[in-house]
Amino acid sequence: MTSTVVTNIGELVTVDGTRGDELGIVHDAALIATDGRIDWIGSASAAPAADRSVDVEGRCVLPGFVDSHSHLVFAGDRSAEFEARMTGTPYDGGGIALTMAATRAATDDELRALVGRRVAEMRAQGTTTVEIKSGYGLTAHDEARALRIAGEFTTETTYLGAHVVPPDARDDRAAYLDLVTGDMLAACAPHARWIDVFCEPHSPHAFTEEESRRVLRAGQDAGLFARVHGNQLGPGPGVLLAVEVGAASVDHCTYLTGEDVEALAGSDTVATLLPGVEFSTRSPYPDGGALLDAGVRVALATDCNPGTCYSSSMPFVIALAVREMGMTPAQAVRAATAGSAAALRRDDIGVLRVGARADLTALDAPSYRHLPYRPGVPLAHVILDGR
Ligand SMILES: N=CN[C@@H](CCC(=O)O)C(=O)O
Ligand SMILES: [Zn+2]
Repeated sequence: MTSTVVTNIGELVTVDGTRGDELGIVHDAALIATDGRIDWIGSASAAPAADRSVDVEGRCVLPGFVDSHSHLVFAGDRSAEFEARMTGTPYDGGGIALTMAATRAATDDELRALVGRRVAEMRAQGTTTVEIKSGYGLTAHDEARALRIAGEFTTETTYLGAHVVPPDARDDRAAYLDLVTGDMLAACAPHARWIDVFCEPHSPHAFTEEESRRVLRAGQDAGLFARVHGNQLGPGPGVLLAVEVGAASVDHCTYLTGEDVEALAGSDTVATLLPGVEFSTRSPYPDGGALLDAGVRVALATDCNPGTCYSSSMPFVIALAVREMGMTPAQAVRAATAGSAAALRRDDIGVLRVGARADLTALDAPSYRHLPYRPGVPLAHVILDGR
């Protein structure tokens, strides 16, 4: 058992609701962790001794960011698609087929190296937990392979065989759905915690409400927990379906109706906002502040993927949420930590309290406010990782 005291913390952002203000801030604080778990938090002057000491010299310390939505298992390049979008070509999901072909053609080692590089990139920006989806294999073999590789980096793995109907299956959509809910699911379920679907009537490549319900129910019957891509390209059934099946999260929520907001507010389903997608697809930003005012639980994540947002940066997402989505800096930090932990149904991460995992990120700054205040500046560094 090795204990570490992190001391001289100018501003400790615990995100622990029991500590009073919204972010549970403790000034001039110290924190002790033993074998990856927090066992003491208090004033620096009262900190007991520990085996090892880390002096953060007055910096702000907060929970490691939780990135609850990413698609890191992919090969190939779609920067030309991004360039075309910036001059007016709209996003419709069609480019996923290009990534699928490159991903199928990559070796296991190539994919592993690509995922490793992207996870390291996230970590270098303060992220300590990441969810990773399949969805660019779209055969039983390639989806299971993606999940096995994702599982080398995280326990939060998501089966997304229902990302799009692949080009080689478009003449028999029903057969592809049978595969996704049958043999592909059987091959993937042992390697996944979650099932997801791209429920999107505005894309000819994605899935209808009925198809999505079938996919999610089949996953739940196989022991997986549900999450949904919904309401990305226009108003649609994704949010209400997510609430209906008890999904942990519905992600994107770019286009919401009053009925969607009401249903979310009365549910345990978290609305995960992905402002990097609005940025990279030139789409309107949803109003995160209004969702919070309505009583909706809100998370923030990157959606790091080659099509709609090739950014791995949670600080960038926080800055966008504040600049473009009506969220205060405190709301954005909470949504990127405890909020995204809730989107993964986790209470041991995204918060600094005794018993929680000792995942700590320090900022080269005195306050969390500097995250949106200094966009693009590499302030965040992981200083402890409870795993
Ligand atoms: N919309 C569906 N899936 C991804 C994009 C995938 C891609 O275009 O490669 C998303 O979350 O935005
Ligand atoms: Zn996504």
